[in-house]
Amino acid sequence: MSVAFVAQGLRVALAGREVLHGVDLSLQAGCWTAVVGPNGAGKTTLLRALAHLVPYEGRVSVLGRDAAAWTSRERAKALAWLGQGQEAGAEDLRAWDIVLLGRLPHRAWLGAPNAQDRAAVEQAMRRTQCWDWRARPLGQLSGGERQRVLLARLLAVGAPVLLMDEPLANLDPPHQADVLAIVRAHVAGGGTAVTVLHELSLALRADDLLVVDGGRIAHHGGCSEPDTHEAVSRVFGHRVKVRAVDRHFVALPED
Ligand SMILES: Nc1ncnc2c1ncn2[C@@H]1O[C@H](COP(=O)(O)OP(=O)(O)OP(=O)(O)O)[C@@H](O)[C@H]1O
Repeated sequence: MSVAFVAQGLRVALAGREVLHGVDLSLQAGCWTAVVGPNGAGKTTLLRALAHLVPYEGRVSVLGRDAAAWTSRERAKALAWLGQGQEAGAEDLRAWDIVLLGRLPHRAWLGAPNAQDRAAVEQAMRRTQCWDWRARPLGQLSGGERQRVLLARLLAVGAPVLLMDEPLANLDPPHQADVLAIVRAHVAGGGTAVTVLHELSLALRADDLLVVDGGRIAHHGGCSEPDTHEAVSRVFGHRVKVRAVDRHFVALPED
């Protein structure tokens, strides 16, 4: 199996303080990796470094090529990004226009969207069930409705790699399940997904878990592995226990 990301000695400092301390990792392509860990562990920073959105020291390679060798357009076509921000400043843009931004890496400078762009936007909006409010401004949508528009923007890119920071934020349980199914289908089709997830029971639906603690990788292993469950429990101070329930694993807080 090929490798989507390799990081060697990855260090990131924010506001003069090092928050990732020499991370080494290798994430398989065609695999869904969920990133979990305590608040402030460095999950978002790690995802941003993999997406080349934050300066770092060390080496990162993406799909077999040094990240520094990619042009920004190449990177934007290959890595679709969903951040935690709710797109402040885009309040007046229609949902449709927001999703069309996902097509920017494919379009000529100032070129009008072509039929392929429009079809990709419609397909993505139908998949996250936000097509019906395509004409509404982002600023008039609820938190969950906004999130579905931003997820559609991510899908409209048509990228082989999805990098998603809290993709389930603000979504009700049925829409959370829909997004997990979209991620699963992406991976089944040969794509790669890396998702930061706070909801551990949903993170355990991924293939692999990357457990981050204190700016380091505490563990990287399969979601059904006992070692992985133990690592999850350990980084949360043994205040979380992973149990098998029906065909899934669930992680519940302990008193
Ligand atoms: N813009 C910033 N400037 C300075 N320090 C920052 C900045 N953003 C994050 N940090 C710090 O970097 C560390 C890692 O933050 P990060 O957001 O990556 O953690 P996280 O694991 O995603 O946390 P959470 O679970 O709370 O979302 C934290 O100590 C945080 O306080």
